[in-house]
Amino acid sequence: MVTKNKQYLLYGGSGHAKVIAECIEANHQLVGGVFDDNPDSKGLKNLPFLGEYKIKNHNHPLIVAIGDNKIRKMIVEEVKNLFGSICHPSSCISPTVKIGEGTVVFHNVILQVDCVVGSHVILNSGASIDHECSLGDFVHISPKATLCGNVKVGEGTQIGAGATILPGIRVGNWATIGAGAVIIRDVPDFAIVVGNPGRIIRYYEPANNKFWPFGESIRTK
Ligand SMILES: CC(=O)SCCNC(=O)CCNC(=O)[C@H](O)C(C)(C)COP(=O)(O)OP(=O)(O)OC[C@H]1O[C@@H](n2cnc3c(N)ncnc32)[C@H](O)[C@@H]1OP(=O)(O)O
Repeated sequence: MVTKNKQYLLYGGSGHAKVIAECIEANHQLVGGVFDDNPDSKGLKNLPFLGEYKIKNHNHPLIVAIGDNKIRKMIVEEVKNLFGSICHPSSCISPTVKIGEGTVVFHNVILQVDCVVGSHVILNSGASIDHECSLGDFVHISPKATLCGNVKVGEGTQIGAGATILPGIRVGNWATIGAGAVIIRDVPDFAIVVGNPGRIIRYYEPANNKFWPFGESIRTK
């Protein structure tokens, strides 16, 4: 019997795309090609380079392989394609977990019981997401970050490498948690938080490319 491999397309030819390509291959599936709008890009070694993305109905699932949450969202909103998701076989995922389209789960990720993961999320190498966490669309959990039980992370938020979020914490939309931070209180939308215990250093609203300092109300912006 001939087994037909599923083919994926990637949008973006960066280091992040290389890891996704490895996840696809580790599942014994194929990367059919790599799109990249950057005119200087040559795509990824040993994979077919398809150049600039052309909007048409491609028959294979696409993964937007771009680490920046805002850019990934902009591209997803423009592209009319079936989206694929992929989990590296070394990841440990409870059968109760729900994972949205376009989401990638890298090497050694732990996803515990009853987690809900949105669409186009990145769960980077070695991230640990414990029971009943809920992650919005376009979230990025960076390498080795730890989410304790029942944590909620809003759309577009990045949790930095090695950060720890204590149980039951709510992190808002489009927030940034610095590498190594320890988050002991809820975090509002757009906040940039660093340190142990985590403190807000400023706010950044990516949709409007707007920064403002800690202490000024979001409502005055
Ligand atoms: C496979 C991969 O690579 S996935 C990618 C993973 N990436 C990450 O984890 C990166 C996470 N990003 C960070 O930690 C960044 O430092 C950010 C987003 C928190 C802050 O970045 P910026 O807004 O550029 O802040 P900036 O560098 O100007 O620093 C502002 C202040 O915060 C401090 N600071 C910045 N980052 C941190 C941090 N992680 N922990 C503690 N303090 C920090 C700086 O020392 C500085 O303090 P000062 O004002 O007293 O001098």
